[in-house]
Amino acid sequence: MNTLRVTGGRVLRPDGRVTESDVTIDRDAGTIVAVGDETVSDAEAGSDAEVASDGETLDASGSLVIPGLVNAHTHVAMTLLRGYADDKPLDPWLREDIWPAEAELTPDDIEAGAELGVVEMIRSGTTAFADMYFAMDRVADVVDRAGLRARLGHGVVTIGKDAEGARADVEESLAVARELDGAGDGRIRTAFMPHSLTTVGEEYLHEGVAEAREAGVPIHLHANETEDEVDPIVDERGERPIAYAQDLDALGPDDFFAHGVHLDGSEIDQIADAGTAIVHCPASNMKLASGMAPVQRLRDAGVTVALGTDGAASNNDLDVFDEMRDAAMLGKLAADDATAVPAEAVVEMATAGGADALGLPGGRIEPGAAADLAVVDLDAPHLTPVHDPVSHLAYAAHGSDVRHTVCDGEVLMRDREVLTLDAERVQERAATAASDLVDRVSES
Ligand SMILES: N[C@@H](CCSC[C@H]1O[C@@H](n2cnc3c(=O)[nH]cnc32)[C@H](O)[C@@H]1O)C(=O)O
Ligand SMILES: [Zn+2]
Repeated sequence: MNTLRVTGGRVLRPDGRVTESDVTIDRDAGTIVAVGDETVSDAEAGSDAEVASDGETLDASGSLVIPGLVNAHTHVAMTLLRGYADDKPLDPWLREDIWPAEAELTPDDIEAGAELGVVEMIRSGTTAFADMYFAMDRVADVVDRAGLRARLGHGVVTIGKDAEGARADVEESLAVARELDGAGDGRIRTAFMPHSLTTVGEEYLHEGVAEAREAGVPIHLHANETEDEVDPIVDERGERPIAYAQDLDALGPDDFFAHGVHLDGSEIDQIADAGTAIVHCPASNMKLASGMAPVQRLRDAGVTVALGTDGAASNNDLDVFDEMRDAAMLGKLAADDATAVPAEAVVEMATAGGADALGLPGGRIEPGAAADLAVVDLDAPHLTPVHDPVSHLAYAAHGSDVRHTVCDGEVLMRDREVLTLDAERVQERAATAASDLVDRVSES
């Protein structure tokens, strides 16, 4: 067996225990074959885990081995717009700043921004993400080269477009969902991604959702993000957005909605009954003053809750460690209860919750699971002493504490050096693309 061993560390197990164990990975299969003495049955492994000693090793001494983090909602190429427009609410921010800038983006820019974003993700221990954007063939190519997993989709907006333009956008999203599914040796999966229930017209939602169901791809959209997005639906239709989504057949067990900030009790029940996942984006919700999602109530109702950074223009980074801390803090404020959304809950949301929401492998370190993991260096002043490593993940660690990142059995970063992309070149290319973009926007 072509093995990779992660040795000498403490390992965060799916039940929340932390054990001193080595993790043995079958690199060809991209799976974990042993955690300490626990192994997959010989039948499943196909050979003996002892062969392991000849393979490559990653040192995890003084470190915590965790499942690779999952960023379940982002617009990765928006790294180019990091810090471009801040301190505004969602609607004017999109209309006055972001959409005019995005109108000038070329496929090369999107590739440059996506490269920058995936470097940032690998460096901060993220191994899987969901992306809604455009020029998705370029994003898929970057994901393939970077070695990550992703669920990708073309974001559809039909407001402000004529019928032909609107239909073409829906068709593009369906084409991306059909054609890119299974790319990157199966690490890339897809979804149909209407931007939201207010930015896509009803007839286009109907058509697109029906086609997505036919194609067997899930649906991802922004839902109940701001009150401005809920009110028009209630006014026009006399029903709340989640009921509208259900009427559209867009509320299924494989679907995952970003935000879910303004949800009433009946909507939480509908989401729980449907088995749809919610991707909580606390930093974006705070920055755009969208509101506080009812995360504890969603979890109490049995909803799968994941975490997302949203784009780097509303965050302003792609560090899921920050998202864990923000989710724990904001969840307590929202519930008016310091025991709400505890450390172990946000760690679960950033790992298994994310993988389950996206329907991707990973999120758990156990024999038989996908070999997606991050090794977090605990030997730092801000992480001393270690009373409880799970507390540190939620409240004290940063993405920059990650030493090694592994996805699908491949080492993507070793000793803080990204191996799959040339990080320096990526950073230079993105900085140039961003400044050229801003020049074009100011001339337009
Ligand atoms: N095909 C569409 C593009 C949609 S991609 C997804 C969109 O989501 C936007 N976006 C980023 N963050 C948020 C958010 O928090 N809420 C809603 N939209 C966002 C992003 O800027 C991008 O325009 C078009 O022709 O305009
Ligand atoms: Zn978004």
